[in-house]
Amino acid sequence: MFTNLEHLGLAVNDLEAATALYTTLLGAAPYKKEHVAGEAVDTVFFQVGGSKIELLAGTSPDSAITKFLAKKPEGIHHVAFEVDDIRAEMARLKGEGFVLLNDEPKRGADNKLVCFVHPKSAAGVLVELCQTIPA
Ligand SMILES: CC[C@@H](C(=O)O)C(=O)SCCNC(=O)CCNC(=O)[C@H](O)C(C)(C)COP(=O)(O)OP(=O)(O)OC[C@H]1O[C@@H](n2cnc3c(N)ncnc32)[C@H](O)[C@@H]1OP(=O)(O)O
Ligand SMILES: [Co+2]
Repeated sequence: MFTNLEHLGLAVNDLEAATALYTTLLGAAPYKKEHVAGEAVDTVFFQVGGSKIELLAGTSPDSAITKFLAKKPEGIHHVAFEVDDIRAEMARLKGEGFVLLNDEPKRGADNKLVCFVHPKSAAGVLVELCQTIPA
């Protein structure tokens, strides 16, 4: 089951500048900065009510964020939903014909297992599923 709009992922060129901008815009400091080696990204998270803003900067030419920003301007990169059972949702979406970008959940930022749905099968939006890793 989809339970929450977990975060909006924003691709940025300059993480420090974007962090300062969003600190001013939201009137609150970020609660976390995290490097995710598996995705070759640096992230900064802001809490906004029950959802989050995730700023993302690529850390290598192979990063999905670096490739995205080579073609498009800064802005919304993906929409992430919290799910209660990521494997069950992956199986359900696959059965419905959505194209999943990973066969197994992988380690994301902020203590999550994640899976991506190809934007070509989701009306032009890159969708991320997230499930909190139990303590
Ligand atoms: C920090 C970890 C995690 C978290 O915990 O929150 C993250 O958020 S990591 C975020 C970064 N990681 C990812 O995005 C992984 C999943 N993404 C991918 O696998 C790829 O980026 C992609 C979506 C498969 C695209 O890669 P590729 O096919 O190599 O790129 P192209 O430039 O050739 O694009 C093909 C096609 O798709 C369109 N596209 C690409 N990215 C997006 C996007 N973010 N939103 C919407 N559309 C997108 C692109 O425009 C191309 O379209 P056409 O030009 O019409 O063919
Ligand atoms: Co994300």
